[in-house]
Amino acid sequence: MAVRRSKKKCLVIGGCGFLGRHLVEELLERDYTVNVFDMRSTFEDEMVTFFIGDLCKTEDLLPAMENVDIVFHCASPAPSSDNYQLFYRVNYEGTKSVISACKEAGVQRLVLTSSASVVFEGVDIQNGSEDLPYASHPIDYYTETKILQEKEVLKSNCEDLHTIAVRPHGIFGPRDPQLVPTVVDMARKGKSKYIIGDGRNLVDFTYVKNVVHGHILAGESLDEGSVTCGKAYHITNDDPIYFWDFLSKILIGLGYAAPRYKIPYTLLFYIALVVQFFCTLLKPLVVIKLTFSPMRVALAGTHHYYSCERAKNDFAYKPLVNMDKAIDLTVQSYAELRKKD
Ligand SMILES: NC(=O)c1ccc[n+]([C@@H]2O[C@H](COP(=O)([O-])OP(=O)(O)OC[C@H]3O[C@@H](n4cnc5c(N)ncnc54)[C@H](O)[C@@H]3O)[C@@H](O)[C@H]2O)c1
Ligand SMILES: CC(C)=CCC[C@@H](C)[C@H]1CC[C@H]2C3=C(CC[C@]12C)[C@@]1(C)CC[C@H](O)[C@@H](C(=O)O)[C@@H]1CC3
Repeated sequence: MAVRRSKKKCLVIGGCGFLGRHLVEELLERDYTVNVFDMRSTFEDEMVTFFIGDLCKTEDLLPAMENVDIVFHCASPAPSSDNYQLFYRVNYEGTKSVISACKEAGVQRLVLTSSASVVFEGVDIQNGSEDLPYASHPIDYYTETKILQEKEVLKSNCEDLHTIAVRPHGIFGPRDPQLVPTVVDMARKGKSKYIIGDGRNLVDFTYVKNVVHGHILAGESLDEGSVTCGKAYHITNDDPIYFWDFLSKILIGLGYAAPRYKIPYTLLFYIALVVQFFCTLLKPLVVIKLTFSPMRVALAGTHHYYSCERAKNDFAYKPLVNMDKAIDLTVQSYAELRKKD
């Protein structure tokens, strides 16, 4: 693939995370100068300038934004947390700090990593476009604050600061701390025998390199007067897959058995709601981590896949790695999670 060469300077907020680090690696490949801002340090690279701090503090952010052309904001607390204050502070208030720091530092382009989940409220979405309304009853705190965050970024688009939101869904690939490790953990505990629903619900899982490619194209598109300014874009593999086929391919690839026994979706969803309610009541006394939260049950049992036509039309996005290759590369990268005989 022909890669556009550039000497632009970027800042990746959350650059020590799963997506952020892949983005950093690809930006370096494409000859960008890269700064990373994060609250933790997970790798070293002499080509990168690191800034450690809290994105909620404009004063922490400003040094990292000096002479920066594009800011990529892909930091967030882990979605599995149920700490509303943390989500609100980092995803909403922190994003407002990022916007004001961009304005103060004279940064002209801001790319937010949002999520396709901002329109998902637990009911089927098939080939959903970006025109779907935001979820009126977001399914968890993570989604609720991702909505607030995206709205803030899109409405801050102006002559001096061009903004865009990229909405991936179900990102997977090497070094993902969430999807593959959770699935393997469930398999090791004997909890991956079950299929929620009829097993034929289509979803988007998106390979991390495709998500990265979408981010870079989105950032490059933000010229003065571009149609992309102030808009949200789905970035997918453009190849929805049955949720349970995807999980089975990952599990079989790593030597575990595929899920087999079907449980009715509605039954499990309501059980998960009731269990969550009791866990909330018991929270002052004991903290229980749910395997089947209502969000996970909904994600595992409904159709939810999205159209990326807008990204294809407006900035010539197309996925670089197809689903079979992406699953293969992912499975190969998790040698340590392979089942031992
Ligand atoms: N993983 C997915 O499936 C997925 C799907 C859609 C959207 N997203 C979005 O993509 C982005 C990246 O997700 P990820 O999976 O790479 O998560 P991650 O947890 O691997 O990375 C997030 C990074 O943000 C940093 N961070 C958190 N709070 C911070 C703060 N206050 N100040 C500075 N840094 C802070 C963390 O230290 C971490 O390195 C997030 O915005 C997430 O909402 C993820
Ligand atoms: C019920 C069951 C068998 C669950 C195991 C798989 C889950 C660990 C996994 C499947 C879909 C994943 C997912 C996310 C987390 C991990 C899963 C629930 C996200 C909620 C992570 C945060 C992202 O922003 C969400 C997104 O919008 O893409 C993810 C949605 C898919």
